[in-house]
Amino acid sequence: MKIAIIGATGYGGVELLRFLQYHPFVHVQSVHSSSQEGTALSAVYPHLQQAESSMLEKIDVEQISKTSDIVFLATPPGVSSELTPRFYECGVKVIDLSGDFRIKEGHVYEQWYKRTAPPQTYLEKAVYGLSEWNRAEVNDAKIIANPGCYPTATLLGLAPLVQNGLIKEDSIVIDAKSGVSGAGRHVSLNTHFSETNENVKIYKVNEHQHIPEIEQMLLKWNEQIKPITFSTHLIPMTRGIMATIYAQAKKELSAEMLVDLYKTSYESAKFVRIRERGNYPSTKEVYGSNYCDIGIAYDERTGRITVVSVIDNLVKGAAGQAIQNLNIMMGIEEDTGLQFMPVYP
Ligand SMILES: NC(=O)C1=CN([C@@H]2O[C@H](COP(=O)(O)OP(=O)(O)OC[C@H]3O[C@@H](n4cnc5c(N)ncnc54)[C@H](OP(=O)(O)O)[C@@H]3O)[C@@H](O)[C@H]2O)C=CC1
Ligand SMILES: CC(=O)N[C@@H](CCC(=O)OP(=O)(O)O)C(=O)O
Repeated sequence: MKIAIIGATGYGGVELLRFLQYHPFVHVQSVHSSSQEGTALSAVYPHLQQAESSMLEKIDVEQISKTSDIVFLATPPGVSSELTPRFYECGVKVIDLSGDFRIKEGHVYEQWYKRTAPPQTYLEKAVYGLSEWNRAEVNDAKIIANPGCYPTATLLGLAPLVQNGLIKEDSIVIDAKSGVSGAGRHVSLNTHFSETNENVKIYKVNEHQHIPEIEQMLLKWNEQIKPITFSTHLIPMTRGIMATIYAQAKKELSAEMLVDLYKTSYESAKFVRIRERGNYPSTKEVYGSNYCDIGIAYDERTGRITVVSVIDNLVKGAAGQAIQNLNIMMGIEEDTGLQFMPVYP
């Protein structure tokens, strides 16, 4: 399978390249840039001395369509809205890391992203690539909307509770924290070293663009679900997301029952690891890997459930899940090219 990467100079793009270099069934045909055409990728990332297809090329949809079967878009919001319909019409499949095709209703996208939505006909063709829960749709897809980093951690953490109707529908609160690479490689005041080091910042309070994405999937699983409270924090580390999720149980439960439920729900999921009772994951335990680790607690005093879900934002939250979706589309083992243990310490 020949693939092209657009946005290869960004963190998501370079992470795709790290995994795809050694993927047994994929050849990286070309890497593309909108601003550094003709530059060697190793000049942008000196750690990539031996990378395949190492010269950055311009983004020419017709040309890419002649040489690649699948294109990954690791570009900012708005770019895929324009490029994806053109690739689709040329018969090239798209795996989009941005948020452009995740929200099914254009007006909802426009409200939260504050930009024009892609054409509705193409939104309808896109499949939401939450690999563990949408395998059959991903398998047939021509456009994959790869989930956001926070939604991946949150939805994998909430799925068993919401699908089984175990929680009060208006009680979901998500307190999420991200490392700074979640904001991409481009420079900004908010991600500047002296703004983030020794600091914890809450941001986009009640306005985060991932709120409608999370609610859309929760409602697909259980149409009684009410709006969520979702808070995001920037913390001084490079990679990692921890989503700590709280919800009120509808009836008396126990931690044992919940751990058993999660283990059963994710029995066939190669990348979701459920902790034993009383054991909670930290971000370093998934660093550099495609795992999502989940710990669950039940407070008998309050009847509240706490779920702790961690991922590496650049792997399971972006490039890793994108490759997992590519594998599902190709009909090969889901973990091909992704069998890495986390980097520790
Ligand atoms: N970082 C993360 O943890 C996650 C990111 N995402 C999403 O993935 C996408 C990529 O994110 P990330 O890699 O972090 O971002 P970066 O800012 O690191 O990289 C984005 C790349 O897009 C390219 N680009 C910028 N403008 C344009 C344009 N007009 N046309 C084509 N290419 C353009 C740039 O490369 P060049 O100038 O060379 O063209 C840039 O290197 C984003 O939509 C992001 O929201 C999703 C999940 C997690
Ligand atoms: C730390 C940080 O800034 N993270 C980004 C997540 C980026 C992302 O995944 O956004 P998309 O939905 O556009 O893909 C944020 O909170 O907006």
